[in-house]
Amino acid sequence: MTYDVIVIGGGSAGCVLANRLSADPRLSVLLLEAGPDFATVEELPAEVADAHYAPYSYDWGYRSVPDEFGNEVPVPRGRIIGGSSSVNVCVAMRARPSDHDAWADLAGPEWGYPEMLPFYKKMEHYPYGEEKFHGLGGPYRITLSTAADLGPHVAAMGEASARLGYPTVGDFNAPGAPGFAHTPLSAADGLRLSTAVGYLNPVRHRPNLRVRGDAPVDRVLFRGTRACGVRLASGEEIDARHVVLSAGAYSTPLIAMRSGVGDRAELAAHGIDVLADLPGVGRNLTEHPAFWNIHVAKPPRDGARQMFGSVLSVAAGPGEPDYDVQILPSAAVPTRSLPAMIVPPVENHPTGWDMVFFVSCVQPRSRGTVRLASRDPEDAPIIDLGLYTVADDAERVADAVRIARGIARTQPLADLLVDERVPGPGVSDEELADAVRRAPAHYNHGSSTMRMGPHRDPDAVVDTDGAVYGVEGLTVADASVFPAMPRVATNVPTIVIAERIASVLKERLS
Ligand SMILES: Cc1cc2nc3c(=O)[nH]c(=O)nc-3n(C[C@H](O)[C@H](O)[C@H](O)COP(=O)(O)OP(=O)(O)OC[C@H]3O[C@@H](n4cnc5c(N)ncnc54)[C@H](O)[C@@H]3O)c2cc1C
Repeated sequence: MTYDVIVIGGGSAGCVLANRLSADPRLSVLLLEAGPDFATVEELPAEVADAHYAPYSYDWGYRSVPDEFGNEVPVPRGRIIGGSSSVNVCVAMRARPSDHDAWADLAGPEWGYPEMLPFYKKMEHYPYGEEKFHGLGGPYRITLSTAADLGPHVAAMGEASARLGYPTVGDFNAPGAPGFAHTPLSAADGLRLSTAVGYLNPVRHRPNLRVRGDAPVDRVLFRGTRACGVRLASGEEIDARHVVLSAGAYSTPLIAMRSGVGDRAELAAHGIDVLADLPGVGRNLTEHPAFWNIHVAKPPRDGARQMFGSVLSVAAGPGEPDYDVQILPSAAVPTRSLPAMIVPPVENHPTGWDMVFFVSCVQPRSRGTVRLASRDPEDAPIIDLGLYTVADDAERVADAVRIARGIARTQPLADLLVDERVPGPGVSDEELADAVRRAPAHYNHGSSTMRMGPHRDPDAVVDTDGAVYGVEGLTVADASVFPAMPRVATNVPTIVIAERIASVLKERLS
C-alpha cells in the first residue's frame, strides 16, 4: 500500500500532524514511532501518567560530548508515543509576542503573533472559558495550578518577589509585562497530558489513520529528488506520497542526513550520497542553559502536589525587547526525590527537604551541533550542546541566581529556608558565573537544528511552510524548525508550529 503521508515520530508535533491530516478522510496517514505505543490512558505506565515528576525512563539516553571541564550533560528525550510531551514537567507556555516578532523577521510574516493566535486558540481547551486569548474545545487541555498545588514555599516566593518589586502576572499566556506567574500546565487531576493523550487517542478509530509503535525509522527513500517512502531500521520499506519528519531536534537531522540531506562534507565522511547539500542540518542547536540553585528548606506544613508550577521572568540584560532570564521555583521537595544524575545525593542533610530555583537564560547566544556518529539508526548522535560557548550566557544565568538569592533572603520566604546548599554560601556573587559554567545543565528545550528561513539564508533548511529545500515531498514539523529559540518552554510552541504546518500541508495534499 502507498500512504498519502507518513509521519516519522509520534511526539509533541507528530501526534498533531497525525490528527490534523487524518481529519481529511481522503488522506491515508501512517504514524511511525520508535518507542512503545500506549493507545489509552489506562495502558500508560504509572510514571508516565503521573504529572508531578518527570520520568527519566522511556528515554533515548543521549549525552552531550564533554565540555572544557569534562562534564557530559544528559540530554533526555522521550522515546515513547507522545515523545517528550510524555515525559516532560507539563509547563505549558505560549511563545511570547516578542518571540513571534523574531520568527516573523526570520521566517515570514505568517509566524507573527496576530497570525499565530488562531492556532493557539485552536489547539487549546481552556476550561475556564473562551475569551480573547484562549480557546475552548481544542484537543490540548491547559489548566492552571492553584496555590494548594504548589505549597507554602512557592506562595512565599510570590510574596517575596512582590516585595522586591516584581509584578504579579494573572495569565502567563496572555501578552503583557513579565513578572511572577503561576504557569499554565498540560496536566489535569495529576495526569500528564501528552499530545498522544490530547491529539492522538481521540482519533485512533479513524479508518484512514494507522499508528505503529516500536518502529524506528532509518531513512527517507527518494525517487530522484522526490521522497517516496521510508525504510525502517528493520529493513522494511513503506511507500508514501509525502513524508513528514517529526522526530525532534536530535533525531530529525539524523534521519535527514542518513537520507542524503545535509552538509556535503559530513555526508561524504559517512559514505552517504548527497541529494540536497544543506549545511544547516544539525547546526544552530539552541538550548536554554540552566543552573540548579538549591536551598535547604524547612519541612512544609502541607505537602505540595506539583513540583514546578510557577515562574518569575525578569529582563536582566540590556537591550532585550522582553525578559531574558527565568526562575522556576520548586515546591519544597524531599531531597531524595531530586534526580541523582543532576543533583548528587548529600549525606547528613539538615532537614531532608530542598527548594530548587531552576534558573535559566532564555535568550542564549551559544549554539551547538548534532552530528552523525555512524549510519546505524540505533547509534546515538554526537551532540555538542555548546552551552556557555558565548560567555555572556553564563553571566545571564548568574544574574538569575543573584535574583534568586535575593528572593531567598526576603520575607516571608526567608523564614521557610535554612541555607543555600548549591552552589553554597562559600561562592560569592562575583564567582557565580564560573560556578554556573562548571555545573552545566539545561531546560531540555533543544531546538532549531533544521532551522526555518529564506533560501538565501545559508543555514536555513526548510521554507516558511516546513518544506525541505532542494527536494520534493519532504516536510519537517517539530522543534527542529524553530527559526529562533522562544523565551519559554518549548512544548506548546512546537505544537503550534505543527498546527500551522499541518494546516498548510492538508490543503496541499487534499
Ligand atoms: C525531561 C523533559 C522535560 C521537559 N519539560 C518541558 C515542560 O515542562 N514544558 C515544555 O513546554 N517543554 C518541556 N520539555 C521540552 C518539550 O517537551 C519538547 O521541546 C517537545 O516535546 C519537542 O517536541 P518534538 O515533537 O520536537 O519532539 P519529541 O516530542 O521529542 O518527539 C519526537 C518523537 O520522535 C520519535 N523518534 C525519534 N527518532 C525516531 C526514528 N528514527 N523513528 C521513529 N520515531 C523516532 C521519538 O521517540 C519521539 O517520540 C521537556 C523535555 C524533556 C525531555
